Amino acid sequence: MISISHVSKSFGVGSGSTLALDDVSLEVGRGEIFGVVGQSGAGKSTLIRTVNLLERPDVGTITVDGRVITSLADRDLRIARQSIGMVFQHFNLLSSRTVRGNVELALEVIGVDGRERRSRAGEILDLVGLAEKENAYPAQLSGGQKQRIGIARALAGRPSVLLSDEATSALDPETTRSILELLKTINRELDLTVLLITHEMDVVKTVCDSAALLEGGRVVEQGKLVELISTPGSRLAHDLFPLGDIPAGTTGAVVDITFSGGSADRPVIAQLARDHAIDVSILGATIETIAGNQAGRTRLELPGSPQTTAAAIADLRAQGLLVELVRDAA
Ligand SMILES: Nc1ncnc2c1ncn2[C@@H]1O[C@H](COP(=O)(O)OP(=O)(O)OP(=O)(O)O)[C@@H](O)[C@H]1O
Repeated sequence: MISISHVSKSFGVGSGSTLALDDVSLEVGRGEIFGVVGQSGAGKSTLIRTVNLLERPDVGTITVDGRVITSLADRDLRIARQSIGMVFQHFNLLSSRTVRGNVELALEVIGVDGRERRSRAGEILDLVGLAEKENAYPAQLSGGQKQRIGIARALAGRPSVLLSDEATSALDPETTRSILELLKTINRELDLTVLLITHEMDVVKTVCDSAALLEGGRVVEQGKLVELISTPGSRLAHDLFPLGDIPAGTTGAVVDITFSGGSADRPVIAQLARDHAIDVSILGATIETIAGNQAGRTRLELPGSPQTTAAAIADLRAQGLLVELVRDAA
């Protein structure tokens, strides 16, 4: 649905220039919620803004719903942008217009006539749960309600793609959850493809099907979450299941086991201790619902000889579990 191919973008010229995006390629499937994560300055905002050409890439192509956005002339680009809605961190609402007025404005801009505007704005406000606030002004609303208008406005042109630029970063955790829930609902009900950027792994965990990690303007990893969590060495998977540091005084080998799908229900650790006669210690554990599936990661200390550890790891792997040796015995 969105294809970003070998896109680079720099700001400034000469020795003072910054390469914000460096040969970025990403594929976002139709109907997916795709999250781009990365630290401050990684290039997330620049990347999302290239999708509707708020930033024009220096090189590379961007295709949205079969249309090569990067080669459209201005008039065609204006039309193409109607199918790409965008939600911003700081809402960007017009304070002089009511809730309804803000949504209708987005329809006015794309030439929808008065009657149709009223009926469509009503429908969208219903969808985002703000129908009873239609005559309120932005200043009278909470952050979460303001973001609901931001989302309603982005949906006005009946887009097939929604871009979300840190939509929940200015919100408290509970409001964040309700906005993420709303994103999921519109993704499902309107068959909307969502590309979001965030610096919060929780956002990815809660709503995304796929994710990419951006670092210094480059994509260092991308894929479906269900696949990433069973990919050895995946940094995104590690960030999805943070296990913290190895406790001081740990002397045995340390392994991380990732459980997903059916393996989450098996008594793996008890069996390991029994079959290999080792006193397994659990150093950390986390269970998450990722892309709708329960998955978890457990960090174990395996005391004993290197041979016992190797046999235990081989046994776990033979059961189809992802096992990573974090540290050999001290
Ligand atoms: N308009 C601009 N002019 C000059 N440099 C820019 C501009 N926009 C972005 N940059 C630079 O490009 C790099 C990537 O910035 P970008 O805002 O895309 O990162 P980000 O991952 O979104 O960061 P944050 O999470 O802090 O918003 C940074 O080094 C930034 O300073």
